Parts: sequence; structure tokens; C-alpha cells
Amino acid sequence: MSESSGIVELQGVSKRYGNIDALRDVSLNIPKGVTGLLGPNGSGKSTLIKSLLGLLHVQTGHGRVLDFQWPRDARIIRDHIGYLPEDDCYVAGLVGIESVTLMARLSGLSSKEGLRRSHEMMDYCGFGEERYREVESYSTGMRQKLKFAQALVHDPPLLILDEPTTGLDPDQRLAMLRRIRNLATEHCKSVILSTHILPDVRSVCDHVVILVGGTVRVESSLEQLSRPAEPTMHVSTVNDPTDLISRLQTAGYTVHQDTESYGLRVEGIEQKNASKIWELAAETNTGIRRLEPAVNSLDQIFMDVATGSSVTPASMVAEADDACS
Ligand SMILES: Nc1ncnc2c1ncn2[C@@H]1O[C@H](COP(=O)(O)OP(=O)(O)OP(=O)(O)O)[C@@H](O)[C@H]1O
Repeated sequence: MSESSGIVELQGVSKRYGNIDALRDVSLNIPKGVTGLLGPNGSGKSTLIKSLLGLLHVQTGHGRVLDFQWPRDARIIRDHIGYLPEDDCYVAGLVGIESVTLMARLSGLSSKEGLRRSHEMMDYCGFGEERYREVESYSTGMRQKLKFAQALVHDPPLLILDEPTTGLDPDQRLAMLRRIRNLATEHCKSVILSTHILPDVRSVCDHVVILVGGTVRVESSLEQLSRPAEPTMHVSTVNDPTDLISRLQTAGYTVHQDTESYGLRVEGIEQKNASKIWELAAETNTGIRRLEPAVNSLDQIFMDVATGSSVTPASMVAEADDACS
């Protein structure tokens, strides 16, 4: 894989089930790092994942996954991907360590190395003695962690995780997100994270792809997506900001007030000039609690894109992070 290349590059992928177009002419370039795959129900996320894994036959399209031609090399590609499916996947009657070891053996590891890696991955996922209990007795959180260990056991460079935090309590969810981030930053893994939980995307993803109706509507770095079209500061005030708003407007700034708080978005002002806001706040006796560059809300972007009501810049291709090449 060359230093600047992405991990997945697709061109013109279409998948049709009968008369349903699940993917329509999808072209993508997913860089290294953690990518959030988002979209409303039925937008084609699972179809895209299964197509990448070669579990579905697409009608048109070609590309590259890691160093391999896609879909031609689908079997080899599968060997290099760790897949955490949304549904449960275990063989009834096995205990946790046997379940992970089975996946290691199916991935081609020797029994000795498979067992060693399985223990290592179960340790990484926070399993203690429960690894010797039957998987059927596991809680939802433990099953998610088991699937995670199974996906990682053969040390793949790319992980595809389908809703990995579903059903987890807050502590377990944070632990899972920390693991995902740690894999990217400390172990140079790339991750495609399919999820409906937007705060998870905000906390671990570098890039975002949003599918709607089988087409790619947004492809961008999270940073680029979060940045307002023009420099904007967010001001949180302690008291009523009415006087401050009118002074800012007189000074030529466009100001939007949050509906249920003393928060303001002041457009057209860069952080380096934010002292102007402090000056006007002092003159109008307005207390400032926080003053920081504004970011676009991922929830709002998602809603706008999903309902087709936005002018969100589409097909903004992020620069690949070369740190883990
Ligand atoms: N096996 C199938 N046969 C027929 N239609 C299918 C099949 N699988 C998916 N579809 C349809 O293809 C479209 C895309 O489905 P897909 O499951 O890929 O979406 P998704 O984004 O993963 O949805 P969700 O978020 O609900 O999991 C939907 O209209 C769905 O009904």
C-alpha cells in the first residue's frame, strides 16, 4: 500500500436486489484511520459492508481494498479484515476462549498461536475468568466484547465494526470506544465503524461517509465537516445577551441565538479577533462563560443530509493520514 493511498477505493458500485437499488453508482475513497459509516435505516450500509467482504455479488463496480483488487480478490481481502457483525455470532456450547480460538483457527493460525492470541485479545477486551464460561450465559456487553476479540484475533489491518456499542451500558460503551481509538492510534489499524450513534462518531472517527438511498451524500474528514463555512465563534453568556447581540450586529456581525440558552453564534469573526467580543461584552455588562470556535453539529448535518434539505458540501475527500503507513 503506498503512503498516500486510502484503504478502500471504489468506483461505480451498484447493487440491486430485485427491483430495489441498494447501492447506486457508489464511488468512495476511505483513508486510513477511523471512518464512520452513517446513514438512515435502509440506506445501504450493510450492503456496502457485505459487498466489501465479498459476501454479496455486485452488479457493477470495481476498486481496491488494502493492496488487493476488489471484487476480484475478495477471498484474500476477507483474510485481512476483522469483521464484527451486528448480529450474534457464536457456536452454541462453546466457552468464550474456545469461541475466539475457533475464529483464530479458521483464520489460519496454528492451535498454539491461536490460543495465545485469543487470550491476548480477551485480555485486551477486559475478560477475566468469564472467558471459561459458556457464551450463551454472556450478557449483551460481553457478547459485543467477544465479537470484538474474534474480529481482532488474526491481527487484521482493517476492522469493519457494525454497531459495536449497541446494548452497552455507559461504562462499557466508553471502554469500547477507547479500544477502537487505541487500535487506530497505537496499533495502526484502520476501522470502518457503521453506527447510528452520532456521539460515538464524534468521539472516535477521523472521517465520515454518509449514505442516503444507496448513494454517497457526504465523504469528508470530521474536522472539515465540523468547520462552519465561514469563521464563527460560539459565545456562552452568563446573563441575558440582548444588548451584546445588538452591539455585535451594529459592528457588522451576523448573530444567531440558541433557542433555549444564553448561547450565540457570531459569524464572520476569527478566533484571533475574538477580543472584540470580550470588549463588547464588557461594554454591555454581559458575562461570558465560554468563548470558542463554533463547530457544526453532526446531528444537524446528518438530519439535513438525510432529509435532503442541506447544502452540505458533498464528496469532500479527506487527506489520508500517513502516520500509520
Ligand atoms: N436480501 C435482501 N433482499 C431484498 N432487499 C434487501 C435485502 N437486503 C437489503 N435489502 C434492501 O436494500 C436496501 C439497503 O438495505 P441495507 O440493509 O443495506 O441498509 P442499512 O443502511 O444497512 O440499513 P439499517 O441501518 O437498517 O441496517 C433496503 O431498502 C433494504 O430493504
